[in-house]
Amino acid sequence: MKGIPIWLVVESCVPDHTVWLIRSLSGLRVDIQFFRSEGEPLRWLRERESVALPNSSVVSVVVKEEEMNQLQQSALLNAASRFPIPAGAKFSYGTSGFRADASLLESTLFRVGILAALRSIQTRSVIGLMITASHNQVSDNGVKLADPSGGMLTQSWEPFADTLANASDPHSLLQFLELCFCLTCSIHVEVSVLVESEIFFCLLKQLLGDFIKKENIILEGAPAGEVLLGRDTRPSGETLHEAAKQGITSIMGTTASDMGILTTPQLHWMVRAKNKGIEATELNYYNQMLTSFRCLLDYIPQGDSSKNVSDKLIVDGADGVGGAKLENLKTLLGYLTIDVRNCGEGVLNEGVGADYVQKEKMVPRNFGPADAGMRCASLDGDADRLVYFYVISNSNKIDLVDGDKILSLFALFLKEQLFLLNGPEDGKTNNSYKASLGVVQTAYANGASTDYLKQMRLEVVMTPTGVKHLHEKAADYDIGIYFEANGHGTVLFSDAFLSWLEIKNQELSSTSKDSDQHKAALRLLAVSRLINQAVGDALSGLFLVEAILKHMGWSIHKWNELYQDLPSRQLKVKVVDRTAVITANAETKVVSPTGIQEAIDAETDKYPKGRCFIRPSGTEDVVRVYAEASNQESADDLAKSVVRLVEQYLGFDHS
Ligand SMILES: CC(=O)N[C@H]1[C@@H](OP(=O)(O)O)O[C@H](CO)[C@@H](O)[C@@H]1O
Ligand SMILES: [Mg+2]
Repeated sequence: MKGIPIWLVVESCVPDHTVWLIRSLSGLRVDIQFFRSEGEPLRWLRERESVALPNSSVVSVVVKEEEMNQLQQSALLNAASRFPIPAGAKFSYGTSGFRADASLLESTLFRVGILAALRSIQTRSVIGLMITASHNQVSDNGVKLADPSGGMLTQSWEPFADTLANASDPHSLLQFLELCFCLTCSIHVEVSVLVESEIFFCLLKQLLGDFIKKENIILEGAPAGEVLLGRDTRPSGETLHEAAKQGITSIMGTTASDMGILTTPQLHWMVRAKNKGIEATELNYYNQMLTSFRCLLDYIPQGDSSKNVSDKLIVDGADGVGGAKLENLKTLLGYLTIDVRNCGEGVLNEGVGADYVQKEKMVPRNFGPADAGMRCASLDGDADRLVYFYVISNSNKIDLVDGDKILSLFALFLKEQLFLLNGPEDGKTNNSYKASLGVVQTAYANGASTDYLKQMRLEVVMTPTGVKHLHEKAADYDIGIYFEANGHGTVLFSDAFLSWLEIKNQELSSTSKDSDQHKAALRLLAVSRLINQAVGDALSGLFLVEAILKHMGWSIHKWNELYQDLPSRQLKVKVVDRTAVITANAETKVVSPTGIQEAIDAETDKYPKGRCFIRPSGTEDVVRVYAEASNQESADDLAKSVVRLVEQYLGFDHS
């Protein structure tokens, strides 16, 4: 497909790969024609009679650069030459960092190490680098960065990650670094759109402007950077860790601190803690989690109902890092007895783990009919996803209690605590704080869950897939709860609300100790410490679920009955170019290719309670199809017919 024409006029000193960079940065389907000029670009264009100004935009890029410090330059070149990029490889920082077959990733890890070091120097904070491919097969691996807040790398740096990972050789890598980062404080880039034929180009101008905004990374005299490195249990982790370390230390003055084998959320937690000046060891993480878990148990309402909750939980550790960590904790949990299975003795993610359980709705390996009815949970390979389930009697099938139900459970509990804290006159009494409570979902949330949450009078917002989007939205609330249906999510508390809550708690402990109001304040504070504020975390999520079920006196069956999921089907299609699918409205509508959305709508209208959408995956080379309808057969039929539409409009990739 041809894109929108842009004429790019660059001064002769601008490196060639800038054009490619701009193309990838804009994320727009632009068709760039590239001219080199000496001097003023617009005049240069006009002076060439053969070149009539087109019905398109002319963009001028002028780059003035000074050489990078010689010592730094040769350190980078030397190190980079040890990590050549595999021939023909193309990397993209997707929904969740880079992922690929582990054998292809050494150069990527080296380069992401450089990026992490620069980010650390620029933000004057500790950055995290996690080596994992989450729920992917064991032969894959990947890498993602944690920003100073402990959250995902800021989206404005993702294009730098892409360009760095794809630079063809050490010299273009160096050129790119000199272009994008002011490593010796002297790069200056000017971008202007000379002919603005349409509003569209204002957007482009803004995008380019964002790109050239100087990152001001001054190496000389700068405070040292620090990158915390973590990895999951994949066998390729060690070699990739070494490559990342080499990348980090090739930026002078930056240290790589090895935190060892961790869950992804543990590393994010450590980054956040360290940047807040809090001790950030693995032991600190466990202490904080267990202390707040016990605090929640201490404030469970008196009565018989909590006795209805079985003290036994069976956990599928996906043969990954989470099971092993939980195994170490399980003797410290008081009433709760955890039987951890799939702790690493089998193949990672093969027939096990949260992704398998959620997508296949089958028992994971080492579970079976003997477990029927028991409360079970499943973690994914790097323990940032959590789903619950129970085995259906006499079968290998399960009833799934997914991220949407975890979200609903958390939302009900937190709403109840806010109510107790403020009373029915929420926000109107003196000295109360009108805390905003919001829930964030994606289009993959089961329609029944969204209806239920709205019935509960909760504010529900939708974002595109990927926790970076959900997290950002949840941070708009005093208490923001986000979950993807696949079990990735957490609860965020605003600093303003927490400060108020601390004071309120002190006040209540002297005026009305152990009142309902006081207990509600204590529970909210405990939840804010238990649940990972940096990123979705299966371990802390599991402890919060367990504490809330005990508080409510609910079995897993009772919890599952909050609402009944609409039958759904998820399929994937390999197409020629998945990037040709452009979506809008939190990925619920396709705007390109034209016509396909109308065709999907016409198909969906044939089914009662039908809902269907497609989107390009950010972690796999496929287009995903999601369909929902009033019964399973209809959901399956709708999904299959939309798969055919995708093939028709986008071309099936037979490779
Ligand atoms: C439908 C689905 O489960 N998509 C997952 C998957 O992203 P895709 O962009 O759909 O490949 O992996 C992401 C990272 O783990 C996760 O955030 C997201 O929810
Ligand atoms: Mg994961």
